Amino acid sequence: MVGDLAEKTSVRAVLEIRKAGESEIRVMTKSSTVDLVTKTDERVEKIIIGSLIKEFGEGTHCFIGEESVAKGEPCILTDKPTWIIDPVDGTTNFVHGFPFVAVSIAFAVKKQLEFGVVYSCLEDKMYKARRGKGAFCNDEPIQVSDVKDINKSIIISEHGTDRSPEKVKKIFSTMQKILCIPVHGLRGSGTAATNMCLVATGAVEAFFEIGIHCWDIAAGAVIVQEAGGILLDVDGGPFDLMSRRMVSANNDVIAKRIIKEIEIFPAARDDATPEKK
Ligand SMILES: O=P(O)(O)O[C@H]1[C@H](O)[C@@H](O)[C@H](O)[C@H](O)[C@@H]1O
Ligand SMILES: [Mg+2]
Repeated sequence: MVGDLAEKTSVRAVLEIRKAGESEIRVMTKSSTVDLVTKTDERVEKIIIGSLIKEFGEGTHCFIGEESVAKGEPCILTDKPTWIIDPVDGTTNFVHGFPFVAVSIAFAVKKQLEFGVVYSCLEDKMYKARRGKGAFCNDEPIQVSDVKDINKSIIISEHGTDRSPEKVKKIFSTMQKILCIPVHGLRGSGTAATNMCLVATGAVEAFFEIGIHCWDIAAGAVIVQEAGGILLDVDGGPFDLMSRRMVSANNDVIAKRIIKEIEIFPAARDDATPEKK
């Protein structure tokens, strides 16, 4: 029921994004001049939350949505049934017409992710997974790759929207070290949700990033795990959805090899009190 609804809602969101992409896009900024947002991000989030509230009634479920949080709503994951939403993951891509843009909707109960749907709008691929029930792309089962040799892997990372020189230096130093292991290649689609689905389908072996938010990765987290992959913190500890750091990989051999090279830099937790952000 929850899954069907998430799927139905994601289809509505995708139609809206595709339609908006045909006319002129007015671009605004959030935390920095490269952290872009559009009216479509805001409208699509309202559509998603509105249709879920219509179904479940006001006050029964909680919502963590990228654009609501940007406008000051709390970003705290409690035990209550909670929807975690990125209406347009890959806003920069959307603005530029770079063809990877996804809607990401996840559902958690008691802080446990139960269901995730990532709809890659322009590729027309709907990825979905329910805890314990496998992962699918357009209803076909998907599975991570079985590569264990890092020298035969493709790794994805992103550089995010925080361009302070010391962070960018660490990001590129990490990428340089991984590239020179050597791996077959380094990639990045510009959307964390899509990157995680690429891990889930076996197109790449891993995706890691520091600075992502819970709404970028919540749905992808269910999809990667249900496709047989793993999630870890960038220091090798357990994955923490609110920590803004994550390694998703096909297996722990690949994950741990990458973790050896990651230069960690601080990123304020999603659920940090405002004065700590
Ligand atoms: O802000 P949106 O929803 O487009 O998402 C983000 C991406 O998902 C990141 O991987 C990516 O690194 C960027 O931070 C990007 O902002
Ligand atoms: Mg996002």
